[in-house]
Amino acid sequence: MTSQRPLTDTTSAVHISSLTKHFKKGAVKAVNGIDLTIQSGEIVALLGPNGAGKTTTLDMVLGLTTPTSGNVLIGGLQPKDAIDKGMISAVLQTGGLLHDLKVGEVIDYVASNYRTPTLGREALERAGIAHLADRKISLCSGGEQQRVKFALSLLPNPKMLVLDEPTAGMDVSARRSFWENMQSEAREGRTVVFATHYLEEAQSFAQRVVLMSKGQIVADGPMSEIRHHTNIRLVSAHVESETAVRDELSRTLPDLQFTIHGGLLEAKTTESDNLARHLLSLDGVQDLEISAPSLEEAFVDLTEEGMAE
Ligand SMILES: Nc1ncnc2c1ncn2[C@@H]1O[C@H](COP(=O)(O)OP(=O)(O)OP(=O)(O)O)[C@@H](O)[C@H]1O
Repeated sequence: MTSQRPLTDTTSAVHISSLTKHFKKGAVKAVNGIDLTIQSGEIVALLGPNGAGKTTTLDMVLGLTTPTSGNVLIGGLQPKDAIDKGMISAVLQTGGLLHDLKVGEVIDYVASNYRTPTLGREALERAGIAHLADRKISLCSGGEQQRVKFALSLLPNPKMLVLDEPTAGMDVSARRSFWENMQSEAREGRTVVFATHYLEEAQSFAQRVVLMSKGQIVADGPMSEIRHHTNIRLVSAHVESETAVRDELSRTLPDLQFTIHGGLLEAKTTESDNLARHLLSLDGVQDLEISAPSLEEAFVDLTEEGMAE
């Protein structure tokens, strides 16, 4: 691929400061005071449950929504100016395609609007949909249409790609091949910021994960730290003799954090198999259960343990 512009230029960083977006006269605090700096070339996943504020944040990064307060700068520029210069482009959840046209026609039409376009057909190849060039958009599946949007987003040769749940509607293999294409783009030095609910997607692709919950950033760190927290399991069991089990666990597993109330033992551990084996070897331990915490519970752990900056 020939790049029309050096992709390693440091001006592609995102700077977000004290950013808020409130709706309904402040009743809905969709984004509630976030600070975030993304350096050029980083691959960052914005992870969080429904309603966490991911889309609203990305909308402000893209200049689609005006902040209630605070600032977003893209390479030192206001988002709209950065978009005008082709520095940033997006694959969004919403936004229609022209359904009566063929994929190749849409790409060629949009490509003709750029002064220094990456060739439209090359964008189709990079998005893995060269074979769909002659198919009408209306006949493409949801996942294929997402790829058309991805191809369109490559046309200005942006330094930064913003993707809002780009693999929504794709099956597992389409999802995997989508991320392989995206990885090639990242290797070119592009900054990639994507929102997802899927922990696995963040784990396999992002170097850095920003966890959002209720309009705030609750944790921000490398994937390895997040992975540790998602390995935590909740172990519970009914115990006949609270004192005997408490003494035994304190002696044999001194680092284990657990509670026993009303005959119910609850513990959080990354060594759940080991703990389960141990508990089942004791007298009067029944109904043992091991469960993985939900993403929300993992968030709470992360916040409580002060991983957030
Ligand atoms: N235009 C709007 N008017 C009122 N409330 C809104 C508006 N846009 C978003 N919200 C609310 O703001 C909150 C954050 O929404 P947002 O779409 O940013 O979350 P999200 O993390 O992207 O969620 P999802 O993963 O479901 O897409 C939600 O409670 C949502 O209902």
